[in-house]
Amino acid sequence: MILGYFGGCFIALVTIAIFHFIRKWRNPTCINGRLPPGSMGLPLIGETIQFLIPSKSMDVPSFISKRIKKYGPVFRTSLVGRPVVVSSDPDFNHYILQQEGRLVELWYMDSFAKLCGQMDTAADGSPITAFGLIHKYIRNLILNHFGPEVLKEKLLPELEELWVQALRNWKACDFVEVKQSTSAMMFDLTAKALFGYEPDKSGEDTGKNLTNFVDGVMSVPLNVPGTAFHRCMQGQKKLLKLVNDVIQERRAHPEKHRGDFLDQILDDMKHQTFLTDNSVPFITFGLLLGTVETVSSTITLTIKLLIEHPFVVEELMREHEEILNRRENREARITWDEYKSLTFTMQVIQESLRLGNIAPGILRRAIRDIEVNGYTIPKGWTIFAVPAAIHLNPETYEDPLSFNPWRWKGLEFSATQKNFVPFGGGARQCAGAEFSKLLLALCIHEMLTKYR
Ligand code: HEM
Repeated sequence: MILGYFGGCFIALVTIAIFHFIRKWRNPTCINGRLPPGSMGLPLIGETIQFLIPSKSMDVPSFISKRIKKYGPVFRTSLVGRPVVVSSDPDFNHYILQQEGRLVELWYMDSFAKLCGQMDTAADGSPITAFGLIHKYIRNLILNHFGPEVLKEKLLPELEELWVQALRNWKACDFVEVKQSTSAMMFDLTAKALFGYEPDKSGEDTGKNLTNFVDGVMSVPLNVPGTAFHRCMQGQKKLLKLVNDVIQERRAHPEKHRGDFLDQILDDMKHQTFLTDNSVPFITFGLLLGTVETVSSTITLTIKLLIEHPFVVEELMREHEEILNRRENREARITWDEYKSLTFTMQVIQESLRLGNIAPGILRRAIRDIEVNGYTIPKGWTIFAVPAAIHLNPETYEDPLSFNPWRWKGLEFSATQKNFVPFGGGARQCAGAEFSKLLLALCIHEMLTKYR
């Protein structure tokens, strides 16, 4: 009888606690103001499932567009167990990207950060995160090896040669193949530029390992053979081993100093404590990831758009033909001045970047309470700035889903800064932006001048 009484009380208490938890979850409070409107979804998983439903269209994902319609450009939600404010407000996003270290810090979801080694520790035991020293170091390293000066003085002919070879081996017949071939090409190209990787030496498709990794990152984290997550982990393991092997080989033969990206890291390991045997393969891997998937997706989309818009190809052909006509030797390699004169090609690239929205979101964590449109984003919340909502806003871009490179005619980058953010902005603006644009322009140049 007494047991039954206590059992009943216990069940009642648990039920009250659960209801209390659900009520608190659905109605989070903000001490210093009002939270942006929105819904926190189900307890713990929030609105993650709706968010992850893939979209086959180039339009703003329906998860975002439906909520913008309902709540306005800034709304709250909960994703992978974190409270998040999603913003499609260009002014607010621009402001946030300028506030690195003051109001916000870089933060990618914990699971992704772990997969990329962001949570590693330095030799002295301090955490290596992308927030501190390592950020400045990698940024400078990339600019030293892939920045505008190096592109102009050294990389232009090398990259063109890589495209010549890559396109020769290209047997694409549909867009899945185009994507796979461009990923493989980009992998070989970037891995060669970063650490002198020679594709012939390895019997396996290393680019595929990277694709497996990317495909599995957002999957259910179930490490069981046959699942996307398992393939993702296997891909990551193989790539880390590949980089590790190159590091060991370089250490065994210091006389073969090439002066490339990896050689510089190996030199810097002597005095930078955050560069360890553990962190260096992750850094190299992270760069491969950031480079290969972004550029190959943009190239695939560009080719698709060009096939669908033959009149754009005609205009491009005129521009590239003019360059060949001005040369004494039509077969000569493209020069820096010729590249810089490709105005219509650049418009095509800008338009592809606008429609491609390769970065689905730019993530930051509020390190202070932040005011926006009369609401408050509490300290600790994640901010998810959505480039697609900015790039496809009909108030900024007329007929936003149409591929119209002419819309960029005569527009200075500074005039469109807030409304064109494929490479992010502020202190963390993509360090590979110039490199990517050059790669795209060279791909277009090679295809238009050597192929039909
Ligand atoms: C079409 C190609 C690319 C796109 C669309 C792209 C996009 C982006 C975006 C949106 C960011 C900002 C992320 C943030 O603020 O959280 C970023 C950062 C970065 N990207 Fe790219 N990227 C591309 C290619 C590349 C390439 C080829 C490289 C390397 C050569 C590269 C290296 C970096 C680095 C190092 C950062 C971090 C910069 C920092 O934190 O200071 N990216 N990229």
